[in-house]
Amino acid sequence: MTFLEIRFIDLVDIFLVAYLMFRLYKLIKGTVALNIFIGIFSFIVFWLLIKSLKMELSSTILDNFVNVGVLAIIVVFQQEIRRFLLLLGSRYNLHNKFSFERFFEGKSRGAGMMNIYIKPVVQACDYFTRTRTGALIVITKNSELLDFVHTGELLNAVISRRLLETIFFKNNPLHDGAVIINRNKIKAAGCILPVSQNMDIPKRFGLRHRAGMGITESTDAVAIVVSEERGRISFFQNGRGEFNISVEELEKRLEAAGLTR
Ligand SMILES: Nc1ncnc2c1ncn2[C@@H]1O[C@H](COP(=O)(O)OP(=O)(O)OP(=O)(O)O)[C@@H](O)[C@H]1O
Repeated sequence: MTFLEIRFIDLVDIFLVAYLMFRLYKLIKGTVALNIFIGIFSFIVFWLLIKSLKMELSSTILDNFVNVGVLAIIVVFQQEIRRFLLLLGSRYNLHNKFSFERFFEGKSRGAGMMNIYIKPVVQACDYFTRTRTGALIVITKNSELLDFVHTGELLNAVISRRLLETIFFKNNPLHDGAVIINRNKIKAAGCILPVSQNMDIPKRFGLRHRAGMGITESTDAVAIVVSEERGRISFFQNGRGEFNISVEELEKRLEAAGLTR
């Protein structure tokens, strides 16, 4: 008789759980959800310990907590679960991965490159920094962000520097909210984005920056924010932000993100 028999599938199992825990940790790192997660984890360890010591009374009480625990976790982590599923859906969007359009684009320009005219975007951001015009521009990659597009005004317009400048002009009714660029079109303006709960964002940044970070936490899009107060550019990708970058750096970041032509 062997004491511990480890099959290949057990190793796969352990690896899978470790990977999911790692992804979960990355998703909730820097948010209050991490503290709740640590609390739940400690509770489970404590519960297992009590069970293994066969402490009947404590174990009966804790068993009742655990029985309703799954429901409680769904309620407490409602936002995180939603973000996690959104992330899975947008990262592995089958429609986009196998569309004919992408197939032919891939052949003509090399894999990973998106059909986005970044020059007018960069030029408009340059103008925004000089004139201290607040702006929030989201550029989609695989996921088209239709849920968010529909919260604003549908434009479907060719990307142009002057159009972007007009949209974010202070007296324009569309200047509030985000512009979403999808492929080579300004898809919509005045869009409402999810606001990040990340506590790592410096306090001086407000909702515009949090919205820029928020959309990149749950999708594969990138976001550019120009601050109205300071005229500084920030760039967000995968839920991480780089603050106060130059126009040249912005162009490089967009190219590195595969958004070039
Ligand atoms: N959830 C959101 N989705 C899209 N846009 C938003 C959202 N929340 C705020 N905004 C935009 O941000 C503007 C307010 O920005 P706020 O002053 O809080 O941002 P900030 O990060 O401090 O940037 P700034 O330096 O430009 O003031 C709003 O007028 C609106 O246009």
